[in-house]
Amino acid sequence: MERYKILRELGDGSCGNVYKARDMITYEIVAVKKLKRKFYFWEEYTNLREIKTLRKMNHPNIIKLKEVIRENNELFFIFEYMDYNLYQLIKEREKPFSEEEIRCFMTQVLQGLSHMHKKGFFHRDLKPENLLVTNDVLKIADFGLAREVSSMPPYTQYVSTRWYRAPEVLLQTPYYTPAVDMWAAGALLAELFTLSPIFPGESELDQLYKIYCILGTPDLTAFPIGANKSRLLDLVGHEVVPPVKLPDIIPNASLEAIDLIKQLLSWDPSRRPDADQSLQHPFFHVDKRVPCPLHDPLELKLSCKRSKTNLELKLQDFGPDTDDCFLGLTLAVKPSASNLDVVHNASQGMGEDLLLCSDFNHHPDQSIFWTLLSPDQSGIHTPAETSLPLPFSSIQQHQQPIGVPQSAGFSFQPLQPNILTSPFLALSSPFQRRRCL
Ligand SMILES: Nc1ncnc2c1ncn2[C@@H]1O[C@H](COP(=O)(O)OP(=O)(O)OP(=O)(O)O)[C@@H](O)[C@H]1O
Repeated sequence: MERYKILRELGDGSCGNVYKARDMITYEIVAVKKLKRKFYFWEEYTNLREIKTLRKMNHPNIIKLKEVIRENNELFFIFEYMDYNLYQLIKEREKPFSEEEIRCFMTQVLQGLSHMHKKGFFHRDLKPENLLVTNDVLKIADFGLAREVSSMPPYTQYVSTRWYRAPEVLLQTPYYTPAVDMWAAGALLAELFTLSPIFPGESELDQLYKIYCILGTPDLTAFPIGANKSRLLDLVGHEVVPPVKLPDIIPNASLEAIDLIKQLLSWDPSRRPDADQSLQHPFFHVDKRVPCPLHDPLELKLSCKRSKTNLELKLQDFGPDTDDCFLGLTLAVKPSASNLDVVHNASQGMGEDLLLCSDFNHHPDQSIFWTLLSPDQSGIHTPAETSLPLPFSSIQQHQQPIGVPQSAGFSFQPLQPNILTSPFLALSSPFQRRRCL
């Protein structure tokens, strides 16, 4: 261990103390976890869950175990170092995270979970303290309780920190599944909005009660695990309690976020989406949404097929005035798309949709958010002769009312009053205002 110079303690967990240290050979900063118990035999630690699990994991959202050292019957794990855990970030936070930040955290949690579950493991102790963050990167850590999916139940009851514990674990079912991690992800998603735990139970029973107060009486026919559980029946009795309205307790969450939280926090584990399904949820696909009423999706598809809209981007000519640089782009749409519903799939392989709102010229003030593919992504190329920088990046967010999807975007405004009478749509953005020097 003389290779590692301990700098300071980072955490004192139930299994070990974690230290920040410097690798004196590479000068890299690492985290050293010194396990509290002693290890006298080789097999004792090769069988450790944390080692068995992490050895099989190789994913950017799962903490990397670099080395295991046994010295004087003591065991040290050498991990890549991360600056914070999510609990610290939540605790120190003075204003709520933006939905974009939450999306960024949750995407990584779910990608890590997806990898782990596919590799045949579930974590069982997902909580903010075990999610480590450096800059924008999040990694799942602490696999001390991880379990192989294929391992044989019954599983131990005392699993996972209470606040993030799934009802089937609280109900002491021996047959829980990776869906326990999805429950924890739902509790985490809610907490990222409110900055406090959604179910802060003070005992196991109180934990179940707190869940019951928010989710209401479970439908026992749809929740067979709970049906024969006297613990739950004792708690819920015969009175049917309706669920609270989640937007009332998570007012800063969009409708999409609320829906995902609801799904993840299903009493019935089989109704929770898995990590991949969660990543497909509209909460993670803001760019594809348009905050104005659209027609039936089927109709959209059909209208898309009917009129093959041709979309091209042109750069306008600019005068000598610096303000002429303000407006960068004009969308030219063929008259066949007079009733603009959908411009689908500017680039087939991209999987991106460009959605335009019909009748937008009847609502000239309405902001329409949409994705603008960069020219090389979309296959749409700017004329080679232009020297105007295309300000695709650094687009500010409008302040969004709750429930309205956020998206990096542009607002539609008529470039010239008459331009809308021609089949041209002007795409402008005050964010694009640049000085031409
Ligand atoms: N790789 C790392 N980089 C930076 N800090 C870390 C790292 N690993 C762990 N920590 C810090 O140490 C704390 C405890 O680590 P860990 O959860 O692995 O230990 P534990 O003994 O298993 O804890 P628990 O009581 O939660 O089971 C974490 O919450 C985190 O703050």
